[in-house]
Amino acid sequence: MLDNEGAAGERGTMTFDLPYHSPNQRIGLLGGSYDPPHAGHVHISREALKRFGLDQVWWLVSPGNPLKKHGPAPLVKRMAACRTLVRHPRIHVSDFEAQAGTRYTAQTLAALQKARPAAQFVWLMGADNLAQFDQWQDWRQIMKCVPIGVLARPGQRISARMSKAARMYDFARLDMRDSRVLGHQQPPAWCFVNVPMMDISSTHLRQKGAWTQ
Ligand SMILES: Nc1ncnc2c1ncn2[C@@H]1O[C@H](COP(=O)(O)OP(=O)(O)OP(=O)(O)O)[C@@H](O)[C@H]1O
Ligand SMILES: O=C(O)c1ccc[n+]([C@@H]2O[C@H](COP(=O)([O-])O)[C@@H](O)[C@H]2O)c1
Repeated sequence: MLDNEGAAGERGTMTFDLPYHSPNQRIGLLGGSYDPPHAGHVHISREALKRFGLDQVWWLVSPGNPLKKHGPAPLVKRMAACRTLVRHPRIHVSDFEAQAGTRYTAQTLAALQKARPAAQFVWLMGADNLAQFDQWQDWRQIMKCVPIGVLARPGQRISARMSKAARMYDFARLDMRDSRVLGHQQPPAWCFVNVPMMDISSTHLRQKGAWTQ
């Protein structure tokens, strides 16, 4: 769907092809390589909509994770696979990072907030990403910029909870009983939710040969 803020050009900013949203909607951003996308991505997106009280979830399909040595399959292939897999009226797929020329999440969020000042973004991630979040570029800036929703992932609960980011920002952790108001919190704010877990990963699918580059 095309950009719904025709005035973007008039503000002197770039116009992007982004999903439609109404002002003040709470939008969860699930950044990922999606190499390939799988049922776990759909599952945590549905859980995030419910548990964090979100209006939409956007899958931000990354041109390439800056921390991963090997590049993923071509973006067009991953975008097409995401669109085929996810059939949900409130979950949308976007190649915003390729459009904006950003690869690091801190830059992506700054560009998105500039492009969509009326939206309330929440960054989403599986517990494995919280465990290594302190290795991300400008991760404290990300913490200051948007609330963060973390979803349980098999084998990752303890490493996430003991991670440097979790310990340093313990003061900003929202109790999981209050998860539905996460998107209304002033950052820094983050919340870990114990959702039913799905033991599936892109790595496993690639190893099984279910996805070729
Ligand atoms: N089964 C799952 N349970 C919880 N979170 C998940 C699951 N699968 C993916 N995620 C989360 O979704 C986001 C995007 O994941 P990504 O596209 O890297 O898939 P992946 O299965 O983790 O891939 P890979 O195995 O190649 O690392 C990340 O925040 C990741 O933590
Ligand atoms: O900004 C960073 O330094 C950074 C480092 C590692 C991962 N990320 C982002 O985290 C998201 C999940 O990555 P991945 O490869 O685990 O799917 C994806 O949007 C990446 O761009 C971002």
